[in-house]
Amino acid sequence: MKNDDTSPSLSLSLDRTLSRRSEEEAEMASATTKDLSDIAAVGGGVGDTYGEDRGSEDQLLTPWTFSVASGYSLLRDPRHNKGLAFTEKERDAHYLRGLLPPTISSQQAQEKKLMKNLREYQVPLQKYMSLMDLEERNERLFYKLLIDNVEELLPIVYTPTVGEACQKYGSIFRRPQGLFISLKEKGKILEVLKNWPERGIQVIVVTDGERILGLGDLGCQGMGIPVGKLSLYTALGGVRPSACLPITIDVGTNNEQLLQDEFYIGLRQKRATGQEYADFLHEFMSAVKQNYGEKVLVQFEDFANHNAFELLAKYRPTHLVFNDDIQGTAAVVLSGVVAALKLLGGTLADQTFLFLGAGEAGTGIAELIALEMSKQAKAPVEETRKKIWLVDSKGLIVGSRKESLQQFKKPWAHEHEPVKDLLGAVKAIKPTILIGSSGVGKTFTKEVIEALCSFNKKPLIMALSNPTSQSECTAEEAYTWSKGRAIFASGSPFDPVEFEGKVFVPGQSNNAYIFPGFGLGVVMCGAIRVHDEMLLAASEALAGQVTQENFEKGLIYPPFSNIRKISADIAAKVATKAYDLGLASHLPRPVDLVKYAESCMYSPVYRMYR
Ligand SMILES: O=C([O-])CC(=O)C(=O)O
Ligand SMILES: [Mg+2]
Repeated sequence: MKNDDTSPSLSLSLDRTLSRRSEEEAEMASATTKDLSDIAAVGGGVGDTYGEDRGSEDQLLTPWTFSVASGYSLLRDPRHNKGLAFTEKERDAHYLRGLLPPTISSQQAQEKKLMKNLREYQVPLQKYMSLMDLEERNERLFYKLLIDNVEELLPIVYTPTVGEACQKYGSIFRRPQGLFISLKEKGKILEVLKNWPERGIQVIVVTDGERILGLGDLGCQGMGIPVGKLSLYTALGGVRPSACLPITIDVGTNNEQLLQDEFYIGLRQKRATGQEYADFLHEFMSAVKQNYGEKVLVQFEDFANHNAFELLAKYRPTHLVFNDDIQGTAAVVLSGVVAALKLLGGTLADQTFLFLGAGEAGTGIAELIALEMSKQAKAPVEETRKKIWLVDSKGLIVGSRKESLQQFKKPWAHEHEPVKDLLGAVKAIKPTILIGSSGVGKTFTKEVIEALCSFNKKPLIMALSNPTSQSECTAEEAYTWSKGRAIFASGSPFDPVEFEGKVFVPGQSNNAYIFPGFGLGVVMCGAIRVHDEMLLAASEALAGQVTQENFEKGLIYPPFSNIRKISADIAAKVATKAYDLGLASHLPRPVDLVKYAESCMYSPVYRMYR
């Protein structure tokens, strides 16, 4: 997440009648609905793989054929390969004799061997590459490892190592993953989608690489992010790997270093912007709907702020879309704050919030907290917003700056004298909760944390920027400088810290807690639109999973080791909301949605072949 002073407004609203954007949004929605009427109701040709509909007569066809894999090609097919775990009978029936050494191994033994090998690598990027190779060889084994060793492997396939992988993606590139849609494919995006070998796509994660984590513009090399996010969709949320499609839209990059890099894999040109960008994205969104219909979830990931807000506002009336950085992050942070009240004491409305960073994540989280506060305290949202203060690159957002502020920052411009920096703002506002969403590392200094502790017995500090290098402070700094008093959570993972003989376990406030379960919930009930109440349901479900034992250890999030159970619960609550709102198309409504979610979840266990 990153602060960007140039982003337009979009807030998350629980209740549109409460939302500051309701009028603006209604205007925008009606304007865009007209513009989008061509894709609001697509006709023939949707999901028409074999070109059988009248509507696809004029379209170019990819002539897919299907066959049963056996022998050498079975061993080279990652979805079906079991390596040494093929049984004698399977080796006979599938022409594998001689293609494998005589030993027969179990999946457990394979897992044990691979984990041992993996632990021998000292460099996280080597572990990452080794895991990507495994996925290319044997998909089930890859997911078995990930599911059984989630806490150990999450920092490898996901934040922070995935950030480094993106920075070096050109150099470590072996086989392409997902779909690359560049400006060269302009006018042909529907055909490109048809080249993807899987039919039943349920979730697309798409980036244009402009704001990869807090690392900035990585262009086409941002592909590591959709790939990593979708690995989590499967491992943590149980969405089938075959139903997941990572996509990178390449409209160029403004990263000079990459443009000069001999191993760069993307278009060597400056980013397309304005109308050209909007038209290209519109072609993409139209092609997605034409090819996959109404019920494919499109997750926008790591777009720059201005595009992120605009794309979400533009396509939420016509598509099943979700922005992880705005909505996923807001849901996970709200959940952590609600859980932390047990440790802090008091209600949400008793807290005072100070944010460093007023971009996608900052304003998204702030709005969701204000709405939840307004719901709980039965106070108007205009009042509850006054408990929340934001600092941007120019200092505290205050009334006297209002004229020069972008629209989306205006609701946070409360009356106060100007304050030019974070330390000054901490001293002036006296927050109980300090949240970093600036994308700039090392900004929660010793002075800032000591000032925070001078008027709080137990402050809550959330350093959300990713990866680790961009974190506002480390866990060790938070505990040491607060003399063990802070409750700390961060976007990137930190190891437990020992301070004065006591061990402190930091929480990971990362949208990875929310999007896998949220996505499962959406696809399993056949939702056709995302409503903010579904996000609230996900947030509440997560907060409800923090146990007394977790609280006793100072944790405000449950451990990731329970994530599949947590995801099933989130999925059930999200689906419940979708059914209640009349947005779910999977009928009849299952009686027990948790059991239903569990039965829908991907299992990496090897299947027997006849
Ligand atoms: O990917 C992550 O770890 C969280 C996230 O969405 C971001 O920082 O953009
Ligand atoms: Mg992101």
